[in-house]
Amino acid sequence: MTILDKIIIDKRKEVDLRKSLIPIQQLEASILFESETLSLTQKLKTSQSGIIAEHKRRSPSKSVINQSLNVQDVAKGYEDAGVCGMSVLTDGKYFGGSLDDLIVARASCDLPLLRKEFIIDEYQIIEAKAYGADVILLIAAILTRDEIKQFSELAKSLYLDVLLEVHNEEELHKSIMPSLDMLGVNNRNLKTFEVSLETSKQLSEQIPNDFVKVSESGISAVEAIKELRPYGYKGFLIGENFMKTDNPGASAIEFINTLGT
Ligand SMILES: O=P(O)(O)OC[C@@H](O)[C@@H](O)c1c[nH]c2ccccc12
Repeated sequence: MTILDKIIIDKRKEVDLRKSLIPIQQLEASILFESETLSLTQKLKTSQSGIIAEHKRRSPSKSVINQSLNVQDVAKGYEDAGVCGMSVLTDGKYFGGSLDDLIVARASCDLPLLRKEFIIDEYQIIEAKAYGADVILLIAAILTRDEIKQFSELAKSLYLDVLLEVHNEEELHKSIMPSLDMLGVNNRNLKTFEVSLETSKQLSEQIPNDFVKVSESGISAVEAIKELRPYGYKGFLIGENFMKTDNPGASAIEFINTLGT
């Protein structure tokens, strides 16, 4: 069994429990559920840097990254650095995150926020909206084409942007549909944790131009971004490189300055 299989087994139990504790109607009645969302897709189209900065305390591949920061400081720091959006891990068991992190991020900055989660149920999309997200992640490796369609259409009906993540050609081809906004290529194989920027390069030309292309994971130097831009990438999702420092915001500023325009 891969780590991804384990995560999904645990996630199913967690979602069933959450559903029994907080009914959908209650989520839909929350103030944030009615708020306007911000479009990360639009921002990436016109942005200079394209950086999406992530809040990630730990991960199955790296164990602890940073457990001593508070989300408010990280969110404000990223916003001051001028990133395009913030990704907030909400999985607790494997990444040390929570929906509270999302709500704190929402209260602390005006960046488009991505709920970084293993979404396997419509309930989690309603939750994302109710806790202040603007964007959801859908992972092709764990969903069927029908689920991707159903989930992305629900997200669009709630004015959420959709980032669909793929790792290989097969996942890409099964996923292409008009209800997606951004296509993310994960440079990290979620089953083996191997990281290679070549994955983004190889898949780029098969991604239709109607989607904003995002390269995810393993980006630790501005050179990587300079290498990936000619392949059409407009968004770059960076977690560990910022989170492993004492001041992720300052680290993001330095990164963006080094990148230039
Ligand atoms: O910390 P990194 O290597 O910069 O990676 C960030 C982000 O891409 C990674 O956290 C991620 C990409 N897709 C995911 C799916 C689930 C959990 C986490 C992820």
